[in-house]
Amino acid sequence: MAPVILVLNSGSSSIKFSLYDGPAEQVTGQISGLGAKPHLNLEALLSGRKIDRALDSTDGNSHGAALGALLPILNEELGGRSVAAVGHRVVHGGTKHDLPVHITGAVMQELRVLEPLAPLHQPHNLAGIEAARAAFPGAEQVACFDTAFHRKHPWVNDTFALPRSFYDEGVRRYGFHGLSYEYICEHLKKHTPDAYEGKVIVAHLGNGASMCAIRAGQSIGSTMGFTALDGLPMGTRCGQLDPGAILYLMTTKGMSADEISDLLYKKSGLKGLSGLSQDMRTLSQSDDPRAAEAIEYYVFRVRRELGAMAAVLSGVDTLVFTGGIGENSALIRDRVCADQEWLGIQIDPALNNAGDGTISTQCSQVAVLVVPTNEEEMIRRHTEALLASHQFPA
Ligand SMILES: Nc1ncnc2c1ncn2[C@@H]1O[C@H](COP(=O)(O)OP(=O)(O)O)[C@@H](O)[C@H]1O
Ligand SMILES: CC(=O)OP(=O)(O)O
Ligand SMILES: [Mg+2]
Repeated sequence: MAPVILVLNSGSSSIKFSLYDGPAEQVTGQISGLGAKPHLNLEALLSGRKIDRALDSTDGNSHGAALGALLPILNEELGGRSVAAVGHRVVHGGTKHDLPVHITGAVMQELRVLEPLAPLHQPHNLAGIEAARAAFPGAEQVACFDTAFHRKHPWVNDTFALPRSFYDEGVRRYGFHGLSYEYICEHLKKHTPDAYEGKVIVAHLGNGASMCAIRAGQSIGSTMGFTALDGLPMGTRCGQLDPGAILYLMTTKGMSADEISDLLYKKSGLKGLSGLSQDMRTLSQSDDPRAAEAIEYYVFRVRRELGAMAAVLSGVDTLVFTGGIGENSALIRDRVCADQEWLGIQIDPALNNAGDGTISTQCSQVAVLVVPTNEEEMIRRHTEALLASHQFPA
């Protein structure tokens, strides 16, 4: 019998979940707006049950409380079947983890040490593991890392120009969104194997955002670094910043580490620049000039990194847009791809508006694609493979 696998993807403000019977997805959904306007969406494909409702402030005020409300609902959908394993997205795996692992007490301790390197994600990822362990005590718990996909990228993209001892102690450019990149690579391998073998740039533009230069499924370069703050501007995160600005905040403005962390992770990016919202939908619909400027900066940075990733690969054959913004915003795709004929990129406005599959013109040298990512499915595949390999203590 195929194993029943639950996947939890605890993000900065959301928990995405899927329950699988073998490869078949049975229940899927997400709790969004945690800490602000918590909302539960759930669709059970077999029973036909659908939930689309606001969560009260008790259930929606933390990731742990929201999971507490969700897990009994999932238990009802299980109808007495037991969960063989729970697969978790864990954003930071540090220097050690280049593959998914069975979560032991020792692994939990290692992952806790990494919490300061991913404050918007890692504590919630670990809270999800603890909640799942309590709800499904008989299930194996598996961690799948966002950093793992990048662990073999070249040393030049792995290091900062600091004294080497810092690299040795783990101050490195890890890169994130690896489960999303891996899913896109598997998609290309299956549907367009030539594209998979070629020079691929993936733009994962969601609430968090990064870009990755990939060759035959191997990460060559990425815009995120030691933490998920680096690279592109995001919903509330600043993206690339001169480290001198942080010294200024500390020395001249006397800001504490906590205050700086709060500023860079929660008050910057689209939200900070616009003073309005972190949500690209809201900004796209606004006629406030600050919204237009925030979008202009966002597009400028994506274009700049597109050039950088192309230089890393010495060219580009395929450009893939994914993530909430990459999949849904024809406006951002259009502005990123405008006047990029020098790179061989030309998109078709009608195909771009449809936003499904290929959006480049027939004469574009670069194939430009929109591919919806599926981190949950990638975690399911890893968890099932680990279960099948019996790499669990008896
Ligand atoms: N139609 C759309 N137009 C522009 N942006 C969109 C649209 N739909 C979703 N988004 C953006 O996608 C973001 C969420 O992306 P997602 O990849 O789900 O984020 P994450 O997984 O990082 O929480 C939202 O913040 C929103 O700005
Ligand atoms: C690593 C990261 O930024 O993840 P997310 O986009 O889910 O916030
Ligand atoms: Mg995400």
